[in-house]
Amino acid sequence: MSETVRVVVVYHSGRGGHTTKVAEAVAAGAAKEPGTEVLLIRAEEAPSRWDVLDSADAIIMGAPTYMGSLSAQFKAFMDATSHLQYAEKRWANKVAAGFTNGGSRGGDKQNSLIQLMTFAAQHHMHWVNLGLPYGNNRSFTNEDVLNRDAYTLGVSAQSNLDQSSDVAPPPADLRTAEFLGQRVTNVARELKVGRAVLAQRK
Ligand SMILES: Cc1cc2nc3c(=O)[nH]c(=O)nc-3n(C[C@H](O)[C@H](O)[C@H](O)COP(=O)(O)O)c2cc1C
Repeated sequence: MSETVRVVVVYHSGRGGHTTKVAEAVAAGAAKEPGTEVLLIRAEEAPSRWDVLDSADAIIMGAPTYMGSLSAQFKAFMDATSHLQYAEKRWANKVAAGFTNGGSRGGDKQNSLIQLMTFAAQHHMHWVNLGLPYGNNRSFTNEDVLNRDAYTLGVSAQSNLDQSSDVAPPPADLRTAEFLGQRVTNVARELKVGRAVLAQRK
């Protein structure tokens, strides 16, 4: 059975463009899986692209952490979904996952991931976590490992404040983002194929 899976990555990134790099890596990970359509949408454009989001099998969301929570621009996107998407439960049973990016290792980024997960639950979506062990927590490990900032709810990338998006976040975080994109796509495919099989049995 061949099912095309549609993955939409909706994100905000400020002038630095660091979170754009994370979003692109998530999309690249999703695109590694054959039979996948992947689209990147900026949060600011989303209200004119509801049709694309409404037709997605999986929506992966992300934004920089600003002042301990998701950026205001991403929050504006979240609030804009209350009119139709939330009221009509248009995204119910879609797959959801998330990422954030901040200047610090901790930086209260967990709060942003919890915000995204709560938002997905409000829409009755199925949240997919990162699915990786904590990275860089042994004397023999180093910075160049998956999940180096050690989060579980989603990707938490870290971009040094004095570095441009040419080098930050580092490759380890972009590989972690790719991992999430691929993982979410696989879950979305399992659900889609499974639902098709169950529908045939009715
Ligand atoms: C207004 C503002 C608030 C910020 N607050 C945090 C924060 O709470 N935690 C953190 O880790 N980084 C914080 N940062 C750093 C950004 O998250 C970081 O520079 C990130 O790479 C920006 O991504 P962008 O280039 O996609 O906008 C803040 C930056 C700004 C501009």
